[in-house]
Amino acid sequence: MKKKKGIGLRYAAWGWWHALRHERNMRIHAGAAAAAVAVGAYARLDRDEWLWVALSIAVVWSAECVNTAMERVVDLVVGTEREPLAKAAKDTAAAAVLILAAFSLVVAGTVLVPAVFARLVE
Ligand SMILES: Nc1ncnc2c1ncn2[C@@H]1O[C@H](COP(=O)(O)OP(=O)(O)OP(=O)(O)O)[C@@H](O)[C@H]1O
Repeated sequence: MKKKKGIGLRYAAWGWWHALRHERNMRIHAGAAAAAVAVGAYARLDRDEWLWVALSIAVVWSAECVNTAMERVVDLVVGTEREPLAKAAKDTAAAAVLILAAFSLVVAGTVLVPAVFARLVE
C-alpha cells in the first residue's frame, strides 16, 4: 500500500498539540522554552550556546510527549483501577521528564546566566 507523504508529520503535530492542550506541564515547558529563547536572544548567545539551549528544549518536550503517551496508554489499559504497575509506569515516565528538566536547569545556569551577566557588564 502506498503511504501518503506528510501524513506522519501531521499526526506528530497533532500529538504535540494534544500534549500542549491537555498537559499543564507541557505548557510550563513551552513557556520556559520561550523565556530561554528570549533571554538567549538578549544575551546574544553564540552557536554552541544555542545548541545547548535547543538540546534542552528538545529533550524536555520529547520526554513530556512520551510521558503523556504513557499516561494515555496506562489509562486505556487499566481504566479507573488502582494498579501498582500502572503507578510504577506513570511515575517512572514522570521521572524521565524530571531528570531532563533538571538537565535544562543546569544548562540555564551554565550557559544562559553567565551570558546574561556578560551582556549586562559590556
Ligand atoms: N491506575 C493507577 N493506579 C495506581 N496509581 C495511579 C494510577 N493512575 C495514576 N496513579 C498515580 O497518580 C499519579 C497521578 O496520575 P494522574 O494520571 O492522575 O496524573 P498525571 O496525568 O500522571 O499527572 P501529570 O499530568 O500532572 O503529570 C501517578 O503519577 C501515579 O503515581
